[in-house]
Amino acid sequence: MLSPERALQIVLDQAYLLEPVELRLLDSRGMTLAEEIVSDMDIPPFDNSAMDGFAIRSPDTLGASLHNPVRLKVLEEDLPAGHTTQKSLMPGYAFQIMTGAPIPAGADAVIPVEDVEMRNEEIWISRPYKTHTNIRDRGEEVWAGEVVLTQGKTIYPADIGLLASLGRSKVAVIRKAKVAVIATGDELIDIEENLQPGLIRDSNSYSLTAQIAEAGAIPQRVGIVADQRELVRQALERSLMECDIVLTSGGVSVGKYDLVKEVVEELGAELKFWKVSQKPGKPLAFWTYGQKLVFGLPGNPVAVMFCFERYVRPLILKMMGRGEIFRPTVKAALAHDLKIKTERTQFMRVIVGRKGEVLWASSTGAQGSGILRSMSLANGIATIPPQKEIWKQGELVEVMLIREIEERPERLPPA
Ligand SMILES: Nc1nc2c(c(=O)[nH]1)N[C@H]1C(S)=C(S)[C@@H](COP(=O)(O)OP(=O)(O)OC[C@H]3O[C@@H](n4cnc5c(N)ncnc54)[C@H](O)[C@@H]3O)O[C@H]1N2
Ligand code: MOO
Repeated sequence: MLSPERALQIVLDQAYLLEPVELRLLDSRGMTLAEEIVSDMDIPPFDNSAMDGFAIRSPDTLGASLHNPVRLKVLEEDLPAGHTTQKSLMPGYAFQIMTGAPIPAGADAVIPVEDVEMRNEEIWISRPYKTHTNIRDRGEEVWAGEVVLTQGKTIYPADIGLLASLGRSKVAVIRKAKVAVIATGDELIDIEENLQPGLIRDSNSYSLTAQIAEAGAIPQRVGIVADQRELVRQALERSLMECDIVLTSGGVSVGKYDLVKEVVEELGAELKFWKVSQKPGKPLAFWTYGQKLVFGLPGNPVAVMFCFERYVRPLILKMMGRGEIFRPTVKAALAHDLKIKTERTQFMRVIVGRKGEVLWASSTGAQGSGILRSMSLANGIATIPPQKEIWKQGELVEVMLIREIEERPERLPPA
């Protein structure tokens, strides 16, 4: 059976970069920049004051001391931010100036208001100031002609701010992937319907929709489709037309009503693999249909979410041009002994916490592929390779972090 590593490679080999679109600045957050941003101006655009205080000529303060303060006459006109003056500063005078206001001609330093004594229309200065004190230079942040953001960068809030200061109301980004979610199964009802004997609520299309949105893509929740060939085919055909990636949940195992495989292949999709040597998620299937990509996710609620994390999420991020497509991983010590079946790689839901210098990983409890709580409690998924059956407390395992590390030791199960 295919190893999880090989399966991931096959999936990622099918990734292609989605096209760029032009979006309004605020809509670009979290997306990949599809152009190089070159500044057409200096930032700041003019020399300005870093403090509320007095713009002065530094040579005027030479020799100033507590016992022999220099006295400068404060001009009547003051300089708030947003205001420019035609006057230039003459020796012996000072302009009152606010943070961000342009430095007037003649001035070369700003003394903060709290460092001078005000007496009538004068300021008394009790020490010398060097030229350039408290002045922010034109272009000290960005020069005209400089590359400010490189193509391929993920756009974070600071980048949005930079783009705004450059006057960019629109920006070219790689568009978001559209991902359809089809939940198959005769046993499924939607949240608000009444439970009847033998039925369960569809949770997979909800958890998957949330995972797609969390990855920054656009979910299209088709909803529940009964185990009937024609209905499954219609839902697939429509989703393949409208979306880049189609996820089905359920119906990919070997049950009598597991139709998904057959129907996808009848449509003409090419099977890339079926079955991966992993628990959860063994019957995972992956097809290509032209440029469209289709995953048959196994219906068990943990299997569905795990397969998304491990295979679909990196694919989506790669197609959206993201540089970092994988979750961070850490090495953590097992907080307890472990006995596994060795035929498949086990992906164990864990809580990773820091105790002193050491990261510990503790199982979130019963690990059945249908036990969604084991996922809800987890901040990580540990890879337990199938080489051996018995694992001892303290042995190191690799953990993919899906949430922050637990830093409150009292929240951790006892080791
Ligand atoms: N004879 C065998 N039986 C099974 C095998 C096997 O190798 N031989 N594999 C098992 C494994 S492992 C898994 S995983 C499941 C996956 O099967 P399917 O993808 O066909 O999924 P279903 O049978 O449709 O459902 C499995 C399970 O999950 C529940 N489910 C399905 N959809 C939803 C949903 N939208 N929301 C919540 N829960 C859902 C469903 O009721 C079943 O309990 O097959 C094993 N069987
Ligand atoms: O692969 Mo299944 O998810 O073991 O239950």
